[in-house]
Parts: sequence; C-alpha cells; structure tokens
Amino acid sequence: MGGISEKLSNKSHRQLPAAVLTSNLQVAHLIDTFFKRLQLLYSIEYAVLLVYDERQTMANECFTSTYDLNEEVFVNEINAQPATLTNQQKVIAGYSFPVLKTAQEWVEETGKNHKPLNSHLSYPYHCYIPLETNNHVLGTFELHNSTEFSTECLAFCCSVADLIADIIQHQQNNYNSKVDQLHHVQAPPAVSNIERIESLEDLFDIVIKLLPATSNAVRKQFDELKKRAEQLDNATLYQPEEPTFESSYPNIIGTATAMKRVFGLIDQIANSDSTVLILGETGTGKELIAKAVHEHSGRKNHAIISLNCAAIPANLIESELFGHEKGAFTGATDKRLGKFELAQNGTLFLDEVGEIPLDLQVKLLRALQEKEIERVGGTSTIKCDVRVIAATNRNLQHEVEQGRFRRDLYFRLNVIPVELPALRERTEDIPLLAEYFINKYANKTNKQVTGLTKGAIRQLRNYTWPGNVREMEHLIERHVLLSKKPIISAIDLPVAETVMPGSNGHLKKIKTINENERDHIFEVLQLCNGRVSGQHGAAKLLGVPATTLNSKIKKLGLNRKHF
Ligand SMILES: Nc1ncnc2c1ncn2[C@@H]1O[C@H](COP(=O)(O)OP(=O)(O)OP(=O)(O)O)[C@@H](O)[C@H]1O
Repeated sequence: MGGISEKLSNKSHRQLPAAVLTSNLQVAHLIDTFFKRLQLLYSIEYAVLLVYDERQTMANECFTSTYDLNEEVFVNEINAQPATLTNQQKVIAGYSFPVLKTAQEWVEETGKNHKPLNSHLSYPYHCYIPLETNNHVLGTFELHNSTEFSTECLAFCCSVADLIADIIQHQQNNYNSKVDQLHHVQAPPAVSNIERIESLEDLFDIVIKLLPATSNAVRKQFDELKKRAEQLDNATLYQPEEPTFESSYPNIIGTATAMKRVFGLIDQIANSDSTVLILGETGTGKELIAKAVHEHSGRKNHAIISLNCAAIPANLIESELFGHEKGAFTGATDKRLGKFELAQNGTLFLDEVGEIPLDLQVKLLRALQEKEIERVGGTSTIKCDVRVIAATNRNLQHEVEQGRFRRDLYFRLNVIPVELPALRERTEDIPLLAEYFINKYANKTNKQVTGLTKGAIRQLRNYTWPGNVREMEHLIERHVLLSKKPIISAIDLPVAETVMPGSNGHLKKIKTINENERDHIFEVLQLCNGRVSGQHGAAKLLGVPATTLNSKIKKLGLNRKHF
C-alpha cells in the first residue's frame, strides 16, 4: 500500500514514479526493437530516449542503445532513476521541432571551455527529435552518429518519435486513470492506436500506416524503406522463441490465451463422461481436440470412433450410427454394427453433428439419454456405454431458432462447450505452427527444410486463413515439398485481386475458376441455410453427391459458420 500512497501524493504534479513507463507494454523492448531497426536501416550508432517529468526539469527515464561496431553487438542501458536535467539537456528539452547539430556547433554554442558531459558528444553528428503529443513535449529521441543523417532516416525517425510519444502518453493515461479510479474520478479515454499492436514486429507497419496520406514524397520514401526492410526480413532467418510452458498436448500447437483456455478445459473435463460440444470454424482442430479429450480420459484404452455426419447421405446416417439387422432394407445383406456399438466403452466423435436430419435427431437424443440403441430393423435394445463428443462449425443455436435442430438435443450435447478460435484470431501461434508443420513434412518427405525467414513469417501472419490451420498445414506441406533451399524465404499465398474494366466502365474483379466455384457454392449454401445434404440441401441443387460438395467446401476454405 505504501507504493500506492506515494503515487497518490504525487498526483497534483501528474509525476510518474520511476519504472511506471517501463512496466507496461514492455516499452524497453519496444525501444530496443526500434534501435535495432535504426542500426540495420541507417547504421545509427547511438540512440537515446529521454522521458521527462511534467515540468521538464527531470529525466524520469533514459534508454540508451549503442552499437559496438567492432563486436557488432548492441549495448542497451535503462536508467529508471529520476535525474535532474543537465544544462545541455534543458536546452534540448526546449526544442519543439527536430534539431540537427554537429559537435562543432555544440562547442560553439556552449563556449570554448565546454566539456562533453555525455560520451555521445564524441560523435560528430547529432539529431534531437521531440516526443510530442497534444502540443506537449514528453521527452526527446536522440540520435548520434559518425556520419551524417540521410533525409529518409530523419523522416523515419520523426514517425518513430510520434509513435513512441503516443505510447508514452498511453502509458501515462493508463497510470493516471488508475490513480483517478482510486479517487473515483472519471478516467480520461486511453490513446487510440496503441491497442492494435500485437507484436513488436507490427510496430514498423504501424509507423508506416501512420504516415499522412497526402505526403506522396514521404510515402514514396517509406514504401522504398519498407521494401528494404522486407528484403532484410526475407534474408533473415526467423528464430522461434522457446515455448514458456510445457504442454500436455504436444501435437496441438497453441500458446494463445484462447488455446490455453481450451487446454485447461480439456484437463478439467477429460476424465468425466459428460458430452462435449466442440465449436469452431472448419480446420480449427475440432477433431484433434476430440482425440485429445479421449486420450486423456479413462476410456483411452478403448476405441474412439468417428462419424462425419456430413459425409454420408442422410438416409444412411441411421444405420451408420446404430447398425442394422440383415434384411432391414434393400442392400442390407448382412447384419452390421453401428458406430455406437463399435465405440463400446470408448468415445464416439460425431463430426458435423448439425447435419443430422431432424427425424434422426430424436433417436440420437434417446441413445444419449437411455444409453441404449436399437439397430435398424432390430427388435431389441442394446446397452451402449459410450461417451459422445460432437463438433460443428454451424451456429447450432441459430439452427435451433430456425427449427432445423432439436432444442432438447442441443442442450443434451452442449453440456461442455469448447470453443476453438479461428487462426486469424491467434496470429501469435502462426510462427509455432509453421515450425511444427515444417518439421512434420520435412521428416515425412526426407527434405532438408529447416525454417522460414522473418519475411515469410510476416506474410503468414498477414493472411486471413479462411481454411484455418488445415489450410496452413497444406500450404506449408506444399512449400516444404517444392523448396529447393533449406530456408523458405517467401510464401506463395492465394493471389490478390486482379481487376479489369467492366462494360459500364467500372473496374471489375477477375475471378479465378476456383473463386467462381467458391462464390457459386457459397451462394447456393446460403440459399439452403447451410444445409449440405438431404432433400433441401445444396448438394442436390448443385447436382453433386454431398460427399463431393463437402470435400469442395473444405478445399475451397469455405466457412459454413457464415451461411
Ligand atoms: N492446434 C493445432 N496444432 C497442430 N495441428 C493442428 C491444430 N489444429 C488443427 N491442426 C491440423 O489441421 C488439420 C485440420 O484439423 P481438424 O480436422 O481437427 O479440424 P476440424 O476443425 O475438425 O475441421 P472440420 O470442421 O473441417 O472437420 C489436421 O491435420 C490437424 O492435425
């Protein structure tokens, strides 16, 4: 509590205690990333970031980064102890616009007897950029070099300074709002852009996006710069960080919070016999999760039997589920056990459970409730000790509202819902997944492919992945197979839109054959409310078997959740 009362007593000055700025958002790491970029792009040798107190009499924090040319290493220092500004620093703090100075000019301005206080004065070229937001200077971004600064370097550093100022302001607002909350005062709104930063790498892109659209010359320079940065990334090997936690599910890759939540849930529920409903878009790993639940349950020594309800014609689902007696229907030449019986004492995984026809839903409900089934054409009931895990990429609640799925069955299945995030919602896992699939397919195909460049990782992270992890797995598999080098340096992603003039003079997108097919299937599926098979299903309208349509849906990366 002592700490908080200390902060409160400082409230009138809005003075930040030491290390408040460094605590959140890892500002120090951020600065480090910027400094490294500056060295790589413009050979900047020495950079300093000073953060002032409210009255600009003290430096609350000071980050310095020196590049040792001989050792080719960065030496970083963080000083979070408030220190009184030197005379020279006070002069700098008064600048409200970027200032360039040579060492000679410093000597002339400060008198012949001036002794450099900071080692950086030994560099001949200096640049001071104020960190300014809302007409208030929060600090200064300094660059010191043996060679002159180029115009593009200065333009870049000014944008970096604006962004750093935004970040510091955001930190201060956060801090102040915490203090205000303690005083029951309405907190000021936080600064905008900052929440969008997902990783340090993204900052560079954000700086570029922040550029004013009007300044073509500057934008051109930055485009050039971005190209150079990308070239740099394409030549630099991405080195994945070691995962910080031991996973009990080594074949399920995921460190994003949503995935950790899923792992926690599996730990909790695996050993019970409750029904599990796994929800998620196509290719998010629903089947993988179902298998993990089974393998961590007391039933692991028995079978897990899967049935993809969308992959078989509606009229055959019943006998697939419950089996049939000899002669039960035309073609039933032998008695056949259904999936329930095959999964005895084990687990039954019902994939695409939303595809089960309404009339059969009531029989499934009975099987779940009574724990007994009746074969098609049979007269006696058979006890089945089976745990059911169901999965769907449909919005089942919506299906219930539309009368296409029985409410009682929905509640029976939805005892433990497990929601899997789409890949685009957990981009932090993309590097790990890429590494995992590279290893998997390099081993499988005996190819010497060992990693990707930073540029390739950036491409993967920027793509939207309509087909989720499955799409990514196939893409990496293809790249491993086709790669002639040990490091994959660029990813061949689905092509960007191409346009041509339409008959009305407007630009019209040229669709590929695949895109045409995808859009047509999408429209028909929308018409059929997402139903694939059956009398009113899309497969019938499109004149193809439901199995063919399903494999097309997967291949084209369509997401049935949106139908
Ligand atoms: N987190 C993950 N880690 C590693 N591999 C994954 C992960 N998620 C999915 N995969 C892989 O992606 C592919 C698709 O996964 P899966 O079949 O489980 O998805 P699904 O959600 O059941 O798809 P659908 O709804 O289309 O049936 C599989 O090869 C699976 O091994």
